[in-house]
Amino acid sequence: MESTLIRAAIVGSTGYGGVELIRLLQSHPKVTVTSVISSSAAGTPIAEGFPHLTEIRTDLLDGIDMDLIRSKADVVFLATPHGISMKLAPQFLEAGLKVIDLSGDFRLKSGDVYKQWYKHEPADQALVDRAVYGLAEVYGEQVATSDFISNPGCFTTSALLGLYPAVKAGWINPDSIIIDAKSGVSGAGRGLNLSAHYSEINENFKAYKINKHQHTPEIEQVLSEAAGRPVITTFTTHLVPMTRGIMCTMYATLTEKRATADFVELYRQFYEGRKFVRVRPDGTWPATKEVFGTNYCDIGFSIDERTGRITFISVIDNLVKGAAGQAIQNLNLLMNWDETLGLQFTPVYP
Ligand SMILES: NC(=O)C1=CN([C@@H]2O[C@H](COP(=O)(O)OP(=O)(O)OC[C@H]3O[C@@H](n4cnc5c(N)ncnc54)[C@H](OP(=O)(O)O)[C@@H]3O)[C@@H](O)[C@H]2O)C=CC1
Ligand SMILES: CC(=O)N[C@@H](CCC(=O)OP(=O)(O)O)C(=O)O
Repeated sequence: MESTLIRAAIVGSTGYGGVELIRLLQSHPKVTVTSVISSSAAGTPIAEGFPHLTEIRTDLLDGIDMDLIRSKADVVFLATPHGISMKLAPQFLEAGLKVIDLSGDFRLKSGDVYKQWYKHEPADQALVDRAVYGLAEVYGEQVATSDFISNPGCFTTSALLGLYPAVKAGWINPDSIIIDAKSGVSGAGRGLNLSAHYSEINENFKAYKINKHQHTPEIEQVLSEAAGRPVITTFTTHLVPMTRGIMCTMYATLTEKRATADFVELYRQFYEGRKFVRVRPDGTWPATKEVFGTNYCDIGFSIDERTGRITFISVIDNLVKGAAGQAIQNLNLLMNWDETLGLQFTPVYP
């Protein structure tokens, strides 16, 4: 029934995260998108810029008009860059709307750490404190009692879902962790930049932001909570010539001798009942195509008995589990709905 639908507005609808929210929410049984918002193309039909939405969405893009959005929506997704979300979120919260922010603005609890990694002033500390970090499989209970969610970064989601249970259980030495992360180009957003040019990325594979990536402190913040003490990690990101997908290949030293099958069991227990994390059996490892277009995070392991080290492989679709999908999962959790509503897709394969 129409009256039972929650009304959603999407700010940043013309970006990759925003367009993915539109795609996914189109088939959500309890949500209707009532406003697609653009700061640069208000008044034009969304299908004009995105012909794949022809005859799917006939809306004109709204501008950022607080009164209009307040009157049209119950929840707002901010698919906006960092620095912008911190200006918009307080206005929507004051108006009584639920806010789910996809940017990095509210993820780091320390303003000093934010400033060090993002190179500009942090958001208001009271708002940062109010935001719940929406790593859904770990902090789902806190999400369920909040009205303001800070959605995790894409690399962070993949890395943390792959590492958190082992760190929490004390099965790996957190100081030994090395995270080797690879992303498709859509992770950089729709804006034009040189490294995303076809001729720069095609048949190319390159590392970037080494020891400077803004997801480093985000990963460390959560691993420190899991370990019960400060943790620092080595985290290196790479750009891969594909559109979607993240793979984190991660290495750590075992705290005592264990078999790969023990990790499979530990992870299956930790994620029991959480449909979006799929733990691979001993001897198989996931590939990005196996989660393409879905909210799944697939995880596999291998222990090298010669070195006493374990390798973790964790894959996600950066635009779904790494952004829009997890944002909708968080909406489901905060509305106390089944977390899988509107997100039950089979991966696109091949
Ligand atoms: N791409 C990914 O895989 C992931 C992205 N994220 C985060 O999600 C957010 C959106 O990312 P993504 O969609 O990729 O980025 P894009 O660059 O593709 O889109 C961002 C959108 O924000 C809007 N915008 C830009 N400046 C302003 C402004 N001053 N006021 C209001 N809106 C503005 C623009 O839309 P318009 O001009 O129409 O207003 C733009 O389309 C970012 O914070 C990003 O870091 C998080 C996880 C993964
Ligand atoms: C391929 C690529 O460029 N990816 C982006 C991460 C996208 C993301 O999650 O960004 P936020 O943390 O800013 O929300 C990057 O490495 O900065």
